[in-house]
Amino acid sequence: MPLVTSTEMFKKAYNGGYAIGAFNVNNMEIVQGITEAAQELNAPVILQVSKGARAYANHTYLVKLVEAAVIETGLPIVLHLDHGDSFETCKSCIDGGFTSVMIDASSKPFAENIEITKKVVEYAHDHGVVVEAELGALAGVEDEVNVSAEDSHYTRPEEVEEFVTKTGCDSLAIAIGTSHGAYKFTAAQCTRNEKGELVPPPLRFDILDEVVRRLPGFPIVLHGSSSVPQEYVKMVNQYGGKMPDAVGIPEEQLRQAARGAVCKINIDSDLRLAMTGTIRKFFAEHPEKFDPREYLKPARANIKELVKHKIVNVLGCDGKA
Ligand SMILES: O=C(CO)COP(=O)(O)O
Ligand SMILES: O=C[C@H](O)COP(=O)(O)O
Ligand SMILES: [Zn+2]
Ligand SMILES: [Zn+2]
Repeated sequence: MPLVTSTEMFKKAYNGGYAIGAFNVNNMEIVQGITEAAQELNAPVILQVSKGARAYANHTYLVKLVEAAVIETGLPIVLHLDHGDSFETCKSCIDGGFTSVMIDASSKPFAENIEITKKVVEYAHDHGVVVEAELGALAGVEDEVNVSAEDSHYTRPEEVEEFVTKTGCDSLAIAIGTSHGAYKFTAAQCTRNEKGELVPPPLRFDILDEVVRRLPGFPIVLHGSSSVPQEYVKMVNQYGGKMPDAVGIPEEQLRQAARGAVCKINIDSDLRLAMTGTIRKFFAEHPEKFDPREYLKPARANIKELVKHKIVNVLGCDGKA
């Protein structure tokens, strides 16, 4: 099976009450960890590449790694541009073998967001590629866009019909309280549970419900959906790292979103944490070792375990490939 678009995946996910995981890839071990997990659980998967990933690993290397995963796993895999910042970046990925692109003009005024998204959609659709767009800004660091907590705003449901109709986009990322990175909330925004762990404010399901009422059947995307597993935060901190008060989105809330209209859930930070925690531990326990294969192997294995956990417990897409 060649690379696919997300059209059929989203239709089945919407009707089946589950979501597809969209995992960021930057090197071979990450691609392998994710896709081996998906293969074992027969799950459809989206591999996404950011502008930063293309700058780090090179477009061709990433495309070829993902194509290798398609051959090795036989799974339906979407190759998606994450947070495309311009028509030119999107065009370069469309021309270069991606099956899906995101144009993120969410920081621009509404009319300008429509204009640039529409231009990307026209080019993409002419080339058999699908487009994710975004309305509302997430707090935290996005590619090239720094959205401060004060500036961040939830998606305004009253804008979504006009936006989708005028742009022709295939899916829509919305802001309902998720954000990028490992520090999604300040301690001041959270409460604490009996174990003393930070508990973030709940996602705004009321906004999601209103979006769905206005766009019945339309696939919704959640960015910034890492849960920041405390197991790995502790591992990082125990072995020389410093990540105080890192906190993410509780998995039950993501599962709830996946049961409804949310068809794509973006996860990157959790993979980074699993990889970094594992390698830090390895280095601390084996200071004499210096063969990269020896520390990348357990890192890859833990990415695989993490992705399997997400597929079963958060996304619910096991057996759906
Ligand atoms: O949204 C993301 C990529 O687009 C990743 O979000 P996290 O930082 O929560 O993993
Ligand atoms: O949304 C951001 C993703 O986590 C990608 O991050 P990056 O731009 O550092 O590759
Ligand atoms: Zn954005
Ligand atoms: Zn994102």
